[in-house]
Amino acid sequence: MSSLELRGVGVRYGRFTAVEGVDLVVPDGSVTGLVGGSGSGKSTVGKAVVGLAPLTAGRILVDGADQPRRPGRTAVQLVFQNPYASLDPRLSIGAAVAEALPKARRAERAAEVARLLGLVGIDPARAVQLPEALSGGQRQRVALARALAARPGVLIADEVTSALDVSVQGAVLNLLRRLQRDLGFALLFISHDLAVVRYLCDQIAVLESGRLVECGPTAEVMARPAHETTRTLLSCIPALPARTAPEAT
Ligand SMILES: Nc1ncnc2c1ncn2[C@@H]1O[C@H](COP(=O)(O)OP(=O)(O)OP(=O)(O)O)[C@@H](O)[C@H]1O
Repeated sequence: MSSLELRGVGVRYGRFTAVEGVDLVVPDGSVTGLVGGSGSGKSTVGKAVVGLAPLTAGRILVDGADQPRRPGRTAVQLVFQNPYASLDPRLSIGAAVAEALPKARRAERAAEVARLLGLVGIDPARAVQLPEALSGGQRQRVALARALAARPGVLIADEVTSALDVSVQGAVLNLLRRLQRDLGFALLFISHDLAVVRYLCDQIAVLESGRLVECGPTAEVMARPAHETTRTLLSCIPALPARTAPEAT
């Protein structure tokens, strides 16, 4: 599929520098966890990649080519934290997914919508329903289906389970992991939760005050964290569980 590369990425909001000098590669078909404390710039990095935050320095490349600087149907798709906000309440879930399909596929729209809903574990017969008829976890599945409609080579998942009930978080994470493995997209998984990142990611990158302070293979970073910020984040995991799935429902 695709690789994502950030070279010297910087984002400023007016005079405030939110992100500075970030170099990061998410290799083809792999999962990178981007972690850091609140306000460290995680979401800003994700938004900069899809053109929703101003790239004031550096380059963003997908498969070695510069990304177009406008949001939309690009090779990179972003799924946000809050499925309540990311779906239009007036649009049926089928229409929401159809809207995200590339133009060339419009003729087969209904079949493709049904396929995508099935892929994320939503009964295609529910395509006519409004988001309000769905639970938070189901809405997040629809948001995923919408992102996958564009057949992205790279997916950015920004705290995709944080707004969900704990009881469904594991199921959504398992779904994301299965989709990543089956479809092979590169995944930048943004989270403040190292326990979850450990379960899902091949590589971990740690942000602090907009700068990348550590990056390496998950097992290495977990076993021998080199930076104080990483150690602090690790200390927030109550008791490090074995590398097993968070509880799935
Ligand atoms: N549109 C904006 N205008 C001005 N400052 C912003 C804007 N968006 C984010 N910031 C600031 O940039 C910094 C990084 O924010 P960001 O949301 O990227 O952090 P984060 O690591 O994702 O935090 P959290 O985990 O709390 O979501 C913060 O200080 C935030 O206040």
